[in-house]
Amino acid sequence: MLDSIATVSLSGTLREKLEAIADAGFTAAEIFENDFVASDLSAVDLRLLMMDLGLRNVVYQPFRDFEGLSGDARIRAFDRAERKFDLMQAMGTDLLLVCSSTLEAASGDHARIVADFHELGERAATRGLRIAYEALAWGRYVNDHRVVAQIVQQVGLPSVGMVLDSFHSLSRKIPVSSLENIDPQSIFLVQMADAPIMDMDLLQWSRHFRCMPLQGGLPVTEWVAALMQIGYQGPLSLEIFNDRFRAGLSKTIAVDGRRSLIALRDDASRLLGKGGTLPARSPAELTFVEFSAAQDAEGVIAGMLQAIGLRKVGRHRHRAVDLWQGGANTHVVVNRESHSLAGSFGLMHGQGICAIGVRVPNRVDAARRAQALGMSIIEDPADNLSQHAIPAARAVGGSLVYFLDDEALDGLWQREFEMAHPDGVAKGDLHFDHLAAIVRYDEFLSWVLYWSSLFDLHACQEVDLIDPGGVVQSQALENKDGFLRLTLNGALGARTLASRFERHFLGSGYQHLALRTDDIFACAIRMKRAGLPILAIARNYYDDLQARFDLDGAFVARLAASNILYDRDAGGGEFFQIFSRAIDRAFFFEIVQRKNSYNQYGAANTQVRLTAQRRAGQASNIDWCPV
Ligand SMILES: O=C(O)c1ccc(O)c(O)c1
Ligand SMILES: [Mg+2]
Repeated sequence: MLDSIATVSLSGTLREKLEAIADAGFTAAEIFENDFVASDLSAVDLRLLMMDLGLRNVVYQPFRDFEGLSGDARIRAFDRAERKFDLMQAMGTDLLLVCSSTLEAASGDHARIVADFHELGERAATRGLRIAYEALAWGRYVNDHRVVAQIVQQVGLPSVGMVLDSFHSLSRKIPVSSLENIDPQSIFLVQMADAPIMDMDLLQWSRHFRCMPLQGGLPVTEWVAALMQIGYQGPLSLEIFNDRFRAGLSKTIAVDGRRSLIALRDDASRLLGKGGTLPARSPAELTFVEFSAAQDAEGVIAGMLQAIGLRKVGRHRHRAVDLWQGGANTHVVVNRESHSLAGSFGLMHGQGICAIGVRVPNRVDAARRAQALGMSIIEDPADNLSQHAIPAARAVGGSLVYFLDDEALDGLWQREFEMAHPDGVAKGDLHFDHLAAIVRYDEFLSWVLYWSSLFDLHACQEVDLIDPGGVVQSQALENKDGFLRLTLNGALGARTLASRFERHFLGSGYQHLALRTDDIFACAIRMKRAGLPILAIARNYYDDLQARFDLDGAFVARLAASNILYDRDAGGGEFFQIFSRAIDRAFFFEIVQRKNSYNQYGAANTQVRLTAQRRAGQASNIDWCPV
């Protein structure tokens, strides 16, 4: 299957779009008519440009409102088609996409539609051209690929086939099994698009919310598997109408497109039991986070870690790097070296998380998958803490994800650090719960794709968070054991806490780290004693909480006394959260406790938390000297 993408999916001029498409490794493209009409490239220029870029022009599209007309209108439709045939021959494509008519004035009579395509197919064939008929989900009479398949069969010409577009079929919930009955020779083109599950007008949904496979909720993997099963071997072409993609960087979107197709084909092949073409997605566990702290002369990060209850357990043998532990598998590296990746990261962004370490079954396979998906890999970063080569991939905001397997982890800390405890295991009840990243709004889907193509993560339902300065889109990605949980947050407005973070941090990055305890009340007392600056929560919240969940007054008073936020799910799962104040108005900690399998993130509390952070930010920066 050729990897292709429609020019309508990207921003830029036609030339910019095609250059980005070729750079990302596509071997084919669809030329969307509006892009050509607005371009100063002639059809012949376009042909030469695509030849130079090594791109096959798989289709010129769309040709609208063709079928079911009569009289003059029918004659004009054929004349119009002949003009497009001239153009196609000059630009070097043999395929015209005809999408189903939306005209009320046209007829839906199948015999007439068959006759129209028969005549169009014969005219195209005299020039060596072909016609592919596509059912728009909102087509006036024809809006189902099963009907298109029948019409194409009745036309019975080798020059007339069909376009299958995953969005049009899956948005209408047409069963994937309907592909089983289609002759693969009659499928001239397959267009791929996913979309978030929404209950809205089909045309609006399609024109604004289509997204790439792995970014939405339609069964696109099953769809591609079914096509593989019937032996379809033609182009797989992304056709994504999306407002954010049109505003995004064409280079990024094109790279994402390739990533999405590569992962999709691999997933589909696995679904068929044929094994993958890449190493499988790794189950992943967060094993360490690394702070860039070269600018942290006062030791605020260390002070906060200490107050939360982590212990400094090691000092690097040769570098200004400390190892902290909150529990057996909760390692935090505080890197104070200025001549290091962490140091450069800190110069650019200020203090914050510059790398994370993820435990995978095989670090080489994990890096090979990342590389095959077009991610930037550093084989052995200079800051590497180990004697073994530990590969890392470039991630959010230029931070790194280290891939560690048991071989790389074996004795890692003891070897590199002078440990306070020779066995290296500190007592403690703090575990990594989740990492929250702020990402630019127009890169939000890009990061969803990054994580979900790399690791075995499940994307939860997206939620809108209300910040006093605007709405923040938030998506959690997690694996089933909860060993790696990430939330991605993208703000549309410029006055949210998330956008303030972007300004202070200079771009996307991790905004907070949530640590999990088994006893939030004890932890709260410990943190208070240690003087950790805690985010103050308004009294109204606790009154509402009591009424909402019918809670015991004494219990609510305990929550209020420690500024603990509370949530409960339908199954009786409970969630507790405390937030620290922010360092440099950017990074902060969250301490959580989960009871009875609560597996969300307290979205119901977010407006209260964000408003409290807004108040805190207006009052002052934290004025706190670590103990
Ligand atoms: O939205 C449209 O009009 C449109 C046009 C051409 C296509 O292939 C398509 O899927 C949608
Ligand atoms: Mg289409």
